[in-house]
Amino acid sequence: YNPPLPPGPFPWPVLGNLYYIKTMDYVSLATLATKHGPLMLLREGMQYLVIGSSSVAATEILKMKDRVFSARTVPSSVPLTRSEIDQLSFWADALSDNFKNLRAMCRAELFSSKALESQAHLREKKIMEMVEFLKGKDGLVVNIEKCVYAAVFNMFSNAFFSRDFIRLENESSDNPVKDILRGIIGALITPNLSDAYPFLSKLDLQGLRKKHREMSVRIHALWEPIVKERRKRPRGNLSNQDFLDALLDNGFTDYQINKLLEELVTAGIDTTTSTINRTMVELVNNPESMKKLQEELDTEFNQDFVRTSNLVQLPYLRACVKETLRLHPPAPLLLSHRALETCQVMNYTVPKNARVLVNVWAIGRDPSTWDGPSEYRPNRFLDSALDFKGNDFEFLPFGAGRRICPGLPMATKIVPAIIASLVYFLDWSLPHGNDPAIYEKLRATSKMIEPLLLIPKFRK
Ligand code: HEM
Repeated sequence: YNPPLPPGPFPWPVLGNLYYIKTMDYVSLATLATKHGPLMLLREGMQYLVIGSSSVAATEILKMKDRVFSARTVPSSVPLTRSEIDQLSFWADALSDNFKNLRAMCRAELFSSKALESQAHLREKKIMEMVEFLKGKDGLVVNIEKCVYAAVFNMFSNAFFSRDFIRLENESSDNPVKDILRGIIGALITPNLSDAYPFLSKLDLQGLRKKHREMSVRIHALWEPIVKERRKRPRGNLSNQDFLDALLDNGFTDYQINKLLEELVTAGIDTTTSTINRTMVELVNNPESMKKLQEELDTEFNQDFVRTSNLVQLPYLRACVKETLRLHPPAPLLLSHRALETCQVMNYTVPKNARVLVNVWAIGRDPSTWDGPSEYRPNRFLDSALDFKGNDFEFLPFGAGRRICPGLPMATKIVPAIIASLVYFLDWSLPHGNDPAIYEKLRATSKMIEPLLLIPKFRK
C-alpha cells in the first residue's frame, strides 16, 4: 500500500502552484497550511515542494526521518558545480565526508567552548567600542541597526583574521559589506524559474547566478590580501591562532577558504543582527520587559563592565532572546532540505528529491502550543525547560538534527552579549514616541527592519 501524496492546492498543468511560490512567504504558507494541513504538497513547475507546518510534522522530518531529509536542494543561483558543492561547500549532502569535515573543522576551531572562550575578550572589546560610540550619541537619533551590524561583523572578522572590517564611525554612510551579503542572500531566495524548470538552469534567465558570482568575487576580495600575506608567514605553533591560521594549518586552498568564509558570513551575520534588532524593537515597545531585564542586569553587573562570560546565568535575558526567536526566527522556513529517497511522513508519501521546508515561524505561533502567540512575553520561558537546541520540536529557530545550525554556540554568545550591553548602559526610545501602529509595522515586516532608528540615553 502506497499512501497518497500530501494534500495541497490544485496544481495547474506545467505551472503547478507557481502562483503561490512566487508570492511565497512564511506567513501566506502558514495560512495555506490551515486549509490543507500540517503536511502540504505544492508543485513548483516540475519539482515537488513539501511543507511541514506543525511540531508533529517537524518531528517526523527532522528527527524520525532526519537521515532521509538531510540533503539539500541547492538553489540553481549557487555559482558552484556539483563537484565543487560535494568537495567544499556546506550545500553538500550531510552524509558526505566533505560535510562532516567542514562541520568538524568549524566545531573545533570556531564554535567549541575553548575557541569561543578565546574569542571572549575580542567580543567584549567590540562591545565596549560600540557602547562608547553610542554614549557619544546621547539624545540623538541613531541607526542602531548599523552599529549592531558593525559590532557583529567585526566579531566575526576578528575570529577569522584578527582584524576589524567595518568602522563604527561610518554609521551614516553606506555599508558595502552589507550590500554584498544582501546581494548573495537575495540571489539565493528570489524565486527562480531555473529551480522550477531545471532544464532552463544553464540559461540563468533571471541573472541570479551571475549576480551571486559577482557578489562572491567582491566578498572574497575583502580578505584575499590578508590570506595571501598570511601564507607568507612561517607556520608553526603560534599562540593566538585565529580561524585563518587553523585553515592554513589544515591545508585549505585559497578557493576553499573563500567559499567557507563566504558561506559562514552569509549564514551568520544577517541572522545574528536581525535577532538583536528585533529584540530591541520588542523591548522598546514592551517597557515592562525592558525594566525587568535592566533590573536583572543591574543586580549582576555593579561595576562598569559587562563580562560576556557571566551572561549565561541570566534567566530573563535568555528568555528575552528565546521569545524573539520564537516570534521572529530569522530563517522562518529553515533552508531547503531534500528527500534522498521516497518515504512516508504522517501517512503520506513524500517523493524522492522533493524539496522540503519546515515553517518554524508557523510552529512558533501555533495557538495550540502557545498562549497569546503573537504577544512578546519572555516570562513564558522562565519556568520552562524549552530550549532551541533542536530537542523541542515546538521551538526550532536553529532547526534540528544533522542540519541544525552549526553556528548556534557562537550566536548564543554574541546575541545576549550585545543586547545586555545595549540596555545596561543605555536607555532607549523611539524617535516618534511609542506609537502602536509603528510598533506593529516594525515587528510585522517580513524583511529585515530597516532602518531601525532609536534614541539612546546615557544610563550608566
Ligand atoms: C541567531 C542566529 C542564527 C540563527 C537563528 C540561525 C539559524 C539557522 C537555521 C534555521 C539554519 C538551517 C537549518 C536547516 O536547514 O535545517 C542554519 C544553517 C546554518 N547556519 Fe545558522 N543561524 C544563526 C547564526 C549562525 C552563525 C553565527 C553562523 C556561523 C558563524 C551560522 C552558520 C550556519 C551555517 C554554515 C548553516 C548551514 C549548515 C548546513 O547547511 O548544514 N549561523 N542556521
